[in-house]
Amino acid sequence: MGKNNIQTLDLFGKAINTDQNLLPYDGTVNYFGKLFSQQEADYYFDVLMNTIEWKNDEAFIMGKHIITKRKVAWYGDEAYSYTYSNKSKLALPWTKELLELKKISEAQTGVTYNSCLLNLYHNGDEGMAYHSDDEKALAKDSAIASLSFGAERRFLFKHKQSKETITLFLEHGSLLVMKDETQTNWLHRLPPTKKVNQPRVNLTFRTMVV
Ligand SMILES: O=C(O)CCC(=O)C(=O)O
Ligand SMILES: [Fe+2]
Repeated sequence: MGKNNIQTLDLFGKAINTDQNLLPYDGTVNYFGKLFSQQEADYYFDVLMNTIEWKNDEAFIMGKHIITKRKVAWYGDEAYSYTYSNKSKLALPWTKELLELKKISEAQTGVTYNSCLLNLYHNGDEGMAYHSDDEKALAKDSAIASLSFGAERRFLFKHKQSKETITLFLEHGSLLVMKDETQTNWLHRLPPTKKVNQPRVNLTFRTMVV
């Protein structure tokens, strides 16, 4: 454990080694565990549910206009345009709480971010298919800090060549960081699950090239 790391404890009070790489090769993923008390995490979950301008995600896939059940939002330092699934969105200005969460993520990871993509999964029916966050607009191999609030969900990585998979659970109020060549070599997904009936909010702080 690096001496600048803030020590986090898991559910059983066991120290989490935030330097431990969860990927066996070709990238780096660190799980910081819960950064917040139950009360703080509940507070942020409620604030995000109520203050973020959630919109159903739209996509054009194989000529079809698709509207997802999952909701999304896009915030940033400036009105960056972010294009995915052939649809451009302009970043909204930071809210007070998003700025707080950005600062906390920056302090934990030692990296600064200029934008945040948010996802709202209403229940376990909603998830996200395998993808990498390797769009041209993102700084190559830059760190992505992922904060989760609400229902605990399973998260998977799959190596693009070897197909090896790594699985973990993203807890209420937890931080995960994906960095180095992770997006080049690994896909990730949030699988749907019958076991979860509660909503979850995820924030991914990112660095856009400007
Ligand atoms: O919900 C999550 O934990 C992951 C979201 C994700 O992969 C993304 O927004 O690119
Ligand atoms: Fe992603």
